[in-house]
Parts: sequence; C-alpha cells; structure tokens
Amino acid sequence: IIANIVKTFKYIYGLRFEVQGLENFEVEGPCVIVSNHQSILDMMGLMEILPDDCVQIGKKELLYTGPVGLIMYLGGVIFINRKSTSNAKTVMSGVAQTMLDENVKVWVYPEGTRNGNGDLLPFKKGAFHLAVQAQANLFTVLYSSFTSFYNPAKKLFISGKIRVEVLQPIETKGLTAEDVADLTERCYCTMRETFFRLSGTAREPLASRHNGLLPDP
Ligand SMILES: CCCCC/C=C\C/C=C\CCCCCCCC(=O)SCCNC(=O)CCNC(=O)[C@H](O)C(C)(C)COP(=O)(O)OP(=O)(O)OC[C@H]1O[C@@H](n2cnc3c(N)ncnc32)[C@H](O)[C@@H]1OP(=O)(O)O
Ligand SMILES: CCCCCCCC/C=C\CCCCCCCC(=O)OC[C@@H](O)COP(=O)(O)O
Repeated sequence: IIANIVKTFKYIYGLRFEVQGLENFEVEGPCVIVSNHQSILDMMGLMEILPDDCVQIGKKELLYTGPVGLIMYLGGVIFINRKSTSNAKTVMSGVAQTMLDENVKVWVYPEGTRNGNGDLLPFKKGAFHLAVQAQANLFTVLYSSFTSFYNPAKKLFISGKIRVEVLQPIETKGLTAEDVADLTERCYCTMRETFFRLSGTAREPLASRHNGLLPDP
C-alpha cells in the first residue's frame, strides 16, 4: 500500500525513473540488496523497484518520527542502533535467521547515512556479513546522482531523471566471515563505477575524495 502511495510522489516532484536490469531480481529466495543513499528522495526510488517480501534496515531514530515511524514499524523495517556496533551486530545476526526461515529480502544502505556529494561514502560491512551469514545472493542497485536537479545547499529542486540499474546477483555460497572485507571492497568498486557511469560524471581517484582514508582499489 505504502509503495503504491509513494510511487505517485514522482508526478508531484516531476521526477522520472529509467530502470534497467529489473529482471535480475527474478531469482527465488532470500537475498540482501544494497544501494547508494543520497537523500530522502531515495524513498521514491526504493518503492519504484521494491521486490515483494522485502524489508529495510533503518536507523532506530526513524522509529520515533510519529506516523511515519509507525508505518515503518508495521512495514517490517528493522531498526538498528548505529552508535552501538555490538547491538547492531546482534540485531543483524537475528535477521539472517529470519531471512532464511521466512524467505525475506533485506534492503540495506551500506553507506550507513545519506550522502549527496556526487560520490559514494566508504561502505560499512553489516550488509555483507548478513549476506554471508545467510549464504544468500547479494544484489547491488545504483541510482544516478541527484545533484543536477536536487541540491539543498543551492536551494535547487527541479524536475529530473534518475537512472537506476539492478546489477547481476553475486553468490555468497561458501564464503565465510574472512571473505567479507574483500566482498565489501569488490562491491564498492563495482557500484562506484556504475554510479559514475549512470550519472555521466567522471570517476575521481578514491584517495582525493576520501582524503586517503580508503585503500587504493
Ligand atoms: C504517505 C506516507 C508515506 C510514508 C512512508 C513511510 C515509510 C516508508 C516505509 C519504509 C521505507 C523505510 C526505509 C528506511 C530507510 C532507512 C535508511 C537508513 O536509516 S540508513 C542508516 C541505517 N542503516 C545502516 O547503518 C546500515 C549500514 N550499516 C552497517 O551495516 C554497519 O556495518 C553496522 C552494522 C551499523 C555497524 O556499524 P559500524 O559503524 O560499527 O561499522 P563497520 O561496518 O565498520 O563494523 C565494525 C566492525 O564490526 C564488524 N561487523 C559489522 N557488522 C557485522 C555483523 N553483522 N556480523 C559480524 N561482524 C560485523 C565489521 O566487520 C567491523 O569489523 P572489522 O573492521 O574487523 O571487519
Ligand atoms: C525535500 C524533498 C522531500 C521529498 C520527500 C519525498 C519522498 C518521501 C517518501 C516517504 C516519506 C517518509 C519516509 C521517511 C524515511 C526516511 C529515510 C531516510 O532517508 O532516513 C535517513 C537515514 O537513511 C540516514 O539518516 P542520516 O542521513 O544519517 O541522518
């Protein structure tokens, strides 16, 4: 119900979604879906392609946003405390079991926060641990940059087109916790390349973007 309501918002805001690779979602069974997260506008992009039986991981503060929090709670959003890694890890290991028991898909924003600076932030590892723990397929989804039509700092919000791509699933069967760092890095590199391609922007070296905090790809 919520997806159908939110999907109508694009007409109000003059946004158009051009989706490629949706057929990649046509794989049975539980999975983890990771995507980039630029703004609250992502809720429209999420609902545009949301598969059935898919819940999202959200920060626990969202639970206290009145009716919106209640809707999220009823919709099955899994709330985590980002300030406590041990608490978030405990919640997420329970999620791996539920995914398998109830055939559920889980959508995670691995940047862990909104980021509208025209690049991807370094990824947190929770989503990748989750996929490995559940031995489930991992899907990566990219939304092109919003910066040409939406920039709160410049008070810019005009109509625009968002290109979306669902990439081929990545199998995690046989992977263990030791493989998570490598899996995270591989997904980050692929998603960043795809993000720049969809956005029509040039790839900048990681070191200059993140002040050398990230290792070279
Ligand atoms: C008409 C009205 C309409 C109204 C519409 C209303 C509602 C719409 C309905 C629904 C839509 C809902 C959409 C919700 C969107 C919500 C968006 C968000 O809130 S994004 C923010 C929250 N999400 C996240 O933070 C997820 C990403 N974060 C992570 O995955 C993190 O890893 C973490 C689990 C939170 C932990 O964070 P930390 O900062 O500690 O990061 P690290 O990744 O560096 O981890 C540290 C350390 O721990 C190891 N680790 C991490 N996770 C695990 C694990 N699960 N198991 C084992 N180990 C784990 C990790 O490897 C690191 O160790 P090491 O460095 O040694 O490798
Ligand atoms: C100005 C344009 C506003 C347009 C809004 C259009 C779309 C609205 C659709 C549904 C409305 C309510 C859903 C609220 C969900 C909010 C999800 C979100 O974006 O949470 C922030 C969280 O990830 C990270 O938080 P921080 O970036 O760390 O803090």
